[in-house]
Amino acid sequence: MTPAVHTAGLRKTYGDREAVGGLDLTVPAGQTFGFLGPNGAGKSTTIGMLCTVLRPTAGHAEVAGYDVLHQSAEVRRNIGLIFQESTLDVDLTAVENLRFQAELYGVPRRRVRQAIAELLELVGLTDRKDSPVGTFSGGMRRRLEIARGLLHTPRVLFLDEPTTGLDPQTRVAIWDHLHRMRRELDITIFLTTHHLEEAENCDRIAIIDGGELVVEGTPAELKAVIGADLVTLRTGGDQATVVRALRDRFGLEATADADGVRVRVTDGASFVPRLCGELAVPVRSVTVTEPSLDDVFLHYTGRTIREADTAGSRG
Ligand SMILES: Nc1ncnc2c1ncn2[C@@H]1O[C@H](COP(=O)(O)OP(=O)(O)OP(=O)(O)O)[C@@H](O)[C@H]1O
Repeated sequence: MTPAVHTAGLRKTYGDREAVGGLDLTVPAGQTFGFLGPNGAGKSTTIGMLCTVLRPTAGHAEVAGYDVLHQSAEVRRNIGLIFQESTLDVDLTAVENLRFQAELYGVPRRRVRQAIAELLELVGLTDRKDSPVGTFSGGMRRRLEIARGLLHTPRVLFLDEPTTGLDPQTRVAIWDHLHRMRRELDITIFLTTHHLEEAENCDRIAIIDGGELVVEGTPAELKAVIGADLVTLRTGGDQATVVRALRDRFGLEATADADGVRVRVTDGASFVPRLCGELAVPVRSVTVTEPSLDDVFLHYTGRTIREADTAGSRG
């Protein structure tokens, strides 16, 4: 089957700044694929090249089997694109926004009415279809944009940071719609995000940092590389004593800070009772956390995604 996206050595430089540095990526059709990376990692630049908005400096990219440089019209016909910033007309109603888009993309007239009705249903906006978009919440606008991006039945839908600026509850609602869309339509979703929880929703993830692909796989595969749970322990005794006990009795290197003593072990649940039995100090609380995508990011880049976001990936 033709992959939804295939790139080889895809590069984009701005002067001597390399925004994307030789990306080799294959995204199978029919998946939800997440491009995870901190601010400035090169996510939007990659989407821009795949959507034929930006011209690559070097390399090759195909979307839905079409070359982004030499078959850009075919690429555009086969993709939907939802930008970080809303491009809806707030003075028009939901239906009017969709009709305008249908016109723009030359959706056959006989299909428009039914397509609009189905998509409004899919994103749960049927009852607000005749309200001006200016009266919509952020989440409703995003849902309408998703419907609009699907109007010309694209094979690949690109979403640049689909839930940025939305509250956690609305984020969950948007994801419900994206999952439903993936189930009901024959489509690939390619999204960028710097939210780890969002990346967990994807079938596959590629981590990108400083314009380079760091690692790629399913969330479970990536987390399996860490292979150990994090045990955080608060005791009534001296932390240094606990760190020493972990080293002497279990051969484990622990760290201590204001949140407690932390140590990584392969099976946290069975380790905790043994640990508590060995410690001479009273244990106040123990938490066991399974590996997260943040741990994966830290493992490969040496910093958390939050630190990378704050520092700026490429300065
Ligand atoms: N038009 C431009 N001119 C110069 N540098 C640019 C331009 N567009 C992007 N860059 C630089 O390229 C790098 C990658 O930017 P890009 O917007 O692709 O990152 P991103 O991962 O999408 O980040 P964000 O989530 O903040 O949008 C950054 O260092 C950015 O400053």
